[in-house]
Amino acid sequence: MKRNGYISWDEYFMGVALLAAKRSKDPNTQVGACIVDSNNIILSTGYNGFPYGCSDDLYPWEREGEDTKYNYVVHAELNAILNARGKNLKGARLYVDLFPCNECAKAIIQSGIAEVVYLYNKYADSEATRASARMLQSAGVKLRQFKTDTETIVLDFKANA
Ligand SMILES: O=c1[nH]c(=O)n([C@H]2C[C@H](O)[C@@H](COP(=O)(O)O)O2)cc1CO
Ligand SMILES: [Zn+2]
Repeated sequence: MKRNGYISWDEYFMGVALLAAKRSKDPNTQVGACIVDSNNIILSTGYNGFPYGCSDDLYPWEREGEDTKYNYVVHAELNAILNARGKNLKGARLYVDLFPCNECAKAIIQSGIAEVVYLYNKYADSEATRASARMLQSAGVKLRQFKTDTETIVLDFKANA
């Protein structure tokens, strides 16, 4: 008989998104994304970070001041789309922990992604989030908040040692 306690597809892919977010160097908000096809095969992942060649130690991670991270950072969702390297994303699902901004929504729509699953929406009141939701809805992209009874998934590197 099969074992109990295995994770769902949704938990698996949101888990991958959260794991990707752990690669982020952003001291304030770490975002991760995972794109999967209709067969539940992972097509790409991404997290928020500076473009290739733009050093995390030389570019600013500050939120305020003369020069901020906002000028340079590539969002997790866009990175995941670009990391797919031109693969066909039509009908794919995108898992992301933070609700996508309006710029990512444009890329999501244009790449043919059919559904966005997000975990939380901490900037729900912002103009960018409202514009994003509006465009996603107009384009017919399904939008769903991730729900689960599983609070944590533990990864134990020492489990088989
Ligand atoms: O959809 C998003 N995806 C994404 O990767 N980000 C990134 C950009 C920044 O590095 C960080 C947001 O920073 P902050 O919360 O400090 O404003 O998250 C931000 C958004 C915007 O909501
Ligand atoms: Zn974005």
